[in-house]
Amino acid sequence: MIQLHDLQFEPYLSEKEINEAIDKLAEQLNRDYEGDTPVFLGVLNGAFMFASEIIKRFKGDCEVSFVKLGSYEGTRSTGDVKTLLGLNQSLKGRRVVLIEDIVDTGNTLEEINEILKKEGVADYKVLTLFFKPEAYKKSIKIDYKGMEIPNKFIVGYGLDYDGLGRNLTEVYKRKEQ
Ligand SMILES: O=P(O)(O)OC[C@H]1O[C@H](OP(=O)(O)OP(=O)(O)O)[C@H](O)[C@@H]1O
Ligand SMILES: Nc1nc2[nH]cnc2c(=O)[nH]1
Repeated sequence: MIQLHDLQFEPYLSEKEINEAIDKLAEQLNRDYEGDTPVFLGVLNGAFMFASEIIKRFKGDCEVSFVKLGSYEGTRSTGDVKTLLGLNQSLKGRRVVLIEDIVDTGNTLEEINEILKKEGVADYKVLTLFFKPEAYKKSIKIDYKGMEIPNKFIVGYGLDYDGLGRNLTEVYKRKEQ
């Protein structure tokens, strides 16, 4: 059990389980992007750890870029996704792989979708380490999913609770009251 601010969290996914999921995703990406030079576009802050691990496993040429969006306060989505740092390179004609740590309601994804539509990308795919099917309310296709998880608030592996927990190498879920 760990405590972050006022909440307690219990162990949920081990580093081994997470790494196995990332290895599988990397195999698919290496197969699907063989001979291409994709742009990996990470969504800060949460995706920094997953982005690093997946990009290390990519065998071909690639470029790496980041945007920063945020909508969570405490353990809930405000529904208002703010773009805190936008794109700093043109993605026109490029194959883009969006890297998310988690897709929950899909609000963030929808916002990024709008940004990318204006860019004239050749194609783009969505890659996420964690996906909450019960919470997802949008129709945008999630192309690569590491793990489907229940609709519980998790921390670790890049994900935070009010700023804490991003450095944890395992994932914890909020303890039921
Ligand atoms: O599908 P959604 O309900 O939009 O949730 C997913 C988003 O929530 C988290 O970001 P957050 O807004 O917490 O910002 P952070 O990455 O800086 O922690 C996470 O990194 C995703 O980007
Ligand atoms: N830390 C954290 N951030 C999120 N953003 C969307 N869902 C989650 C979650 O379960 N945990």
